[in-house]
Amino acid sequence: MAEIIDGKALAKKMQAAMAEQIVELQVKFGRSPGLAVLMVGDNPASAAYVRGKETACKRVGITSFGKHFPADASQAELELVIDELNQDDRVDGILVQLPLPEHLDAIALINRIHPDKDADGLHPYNMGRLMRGEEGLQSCTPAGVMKLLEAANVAIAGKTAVVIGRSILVGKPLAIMLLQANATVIMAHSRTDDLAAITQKADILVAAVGKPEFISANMVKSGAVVIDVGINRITDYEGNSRLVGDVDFEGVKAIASQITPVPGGVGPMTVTMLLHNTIWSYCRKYGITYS
Ligand SMILES: Nc1nc2c(c(=O)[nH]1)N[C@@H](CN(C=O)c1ccc(C(=O)N[C@@H](CCC(=O)O)C(=O)O)cc1)CN2
Repeated sequence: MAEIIDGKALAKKMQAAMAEQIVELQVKFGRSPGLAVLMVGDNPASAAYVRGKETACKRVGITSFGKHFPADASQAELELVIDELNQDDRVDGILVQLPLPEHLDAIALINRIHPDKDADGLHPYNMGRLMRGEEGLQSCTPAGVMKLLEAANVAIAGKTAVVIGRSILVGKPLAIMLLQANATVIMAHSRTDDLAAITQKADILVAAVGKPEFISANMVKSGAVVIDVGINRITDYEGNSRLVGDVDFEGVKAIASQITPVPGGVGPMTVTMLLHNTIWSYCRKYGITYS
């Protein structure tokens, strides 16, 4: 039976340490780190994540400069706000909550954020640095996965890691991070032939597919470490709704060595790494290293 990798507990521990560090930074530099989250429209899941980010900021002492726009906000309006936030010395991190309404160009907005304030680590400059193995702001969910693997003492070097999903938010940056930790990385996706044959090779299996309980026990090697990045809300035949990951947790738990739950696994670490990135940018501004 697999050991549970508890993301909620790790997030709590890391955020407690951040709160203490921010008290010291505030005394030293006379201000707290600041994060601006731009949210467009009323997608209920996005609104909940944004609230979660603001609550976490408050908990650790980061000032929120959140901005909420109507669903019909224009590209030009958002670009103007990003330009202002880029110039605002109180703001160390900026992010655009995804997904955006169809009429908006998310990539253009991300590219507009100053790379030093790119709290999501999605700007091409920071992605390029990651690709080259240079330090910089890193995408929050993959960075959170790496922290979880480290905290769970998972050996990565020399192991076969299979990442299912190729988004810029998770799959691509995570594959690079695992490669830098000396894993042999295989990237699989919706067009991969015989996916089960690939996933069965994984010592470390990361599911970021966006399909509820898609990874079944017969797709997993015995003793594998399984990281579930999926967050899917499903409604059963009685009309009760619940959150599940991309992995059939009960089935896979029986054969994996370690596994992350949903909720309480990767999700809380996404928010924690966002706080980390904001403090990282703040410290960099004052010439100090934050790791
Ligand atoms: N600009 C971004 N947009 C999105 C990102 C992102 O990293 N940057 N990731 C996701 C959403 N997300 C953060 O924005 C996020 C998702 C899930 C969680 C989380 O803590 N989930 C909990 C369960 C929450 C619940 O009950 O609904 C868990 O897994 O335990 C945090 C953040 C897409 N958009």
